[in-house]
Amino acid sequence: MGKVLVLYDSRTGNTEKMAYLVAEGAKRVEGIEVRIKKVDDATREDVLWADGLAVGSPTHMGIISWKLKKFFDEELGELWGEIDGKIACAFSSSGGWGGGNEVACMSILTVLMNFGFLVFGVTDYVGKKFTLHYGAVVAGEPRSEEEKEACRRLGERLAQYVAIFFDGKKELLERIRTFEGKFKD
Ligand SMILES: Cc1cc2nc3c(=O)[nH]c(=O)nc-3n(C[C@H](O)[C@H](O)[C@H](O)COP(=O)(O)O)c2cc1C
Repeated sequence: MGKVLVLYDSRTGNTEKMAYLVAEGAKRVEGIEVRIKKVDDATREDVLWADGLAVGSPTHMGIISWKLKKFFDEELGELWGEIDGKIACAFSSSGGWGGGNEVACMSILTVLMNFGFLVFGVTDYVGKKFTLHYGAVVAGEPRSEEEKEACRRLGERLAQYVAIFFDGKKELLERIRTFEGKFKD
């Protein structure tokens, strides 16, 4: 049974709200176990447990928060080179649009790649002119249905990939590629 960890940092609750939506999306996939952890409470065991990780950070100076960076440096550092091959993705809340939330996702993905994780973006449009190619991004808290669905879709896609690559459910890949709700005008 595939396992998904939603790991996040949040000072004022916005990224936390995204994290719960990401977890909700992951639960759409049958047979996937979902665990959600704030970085302050997370341990290396949580990461060892997971087949897939969604990592969410508030956009801080355009990059990952120091707490998450510290977690990867210090809590996981010793495991570097021994935990390759997990599937991973990113999400971020910034103060404003243009404030660097996608850049922050890229900085999260850089860290995840450095650990040998298989990172991905999502090609779906969850609303008119609304997508999540580098991860789910929001300014402030997720408010609109598109913003919420972007978070859910990220978690769902992570869980689908975990089911495909860890639980051998290869037929799901074709379903992702031909999913009718993938593109919206
Ligand atoms: C130290 C610090 C740095 C920040 N840097 C940025 C930034 O570069 N760009 C931006 O748009 N917002 C920035 N913000 C605002 C937060 O990204 C924003 O308020 C976010 O929604 C907070 O998420 P949270 O509620 O999960 O902590 C910064 C906030 C702090 C505290």
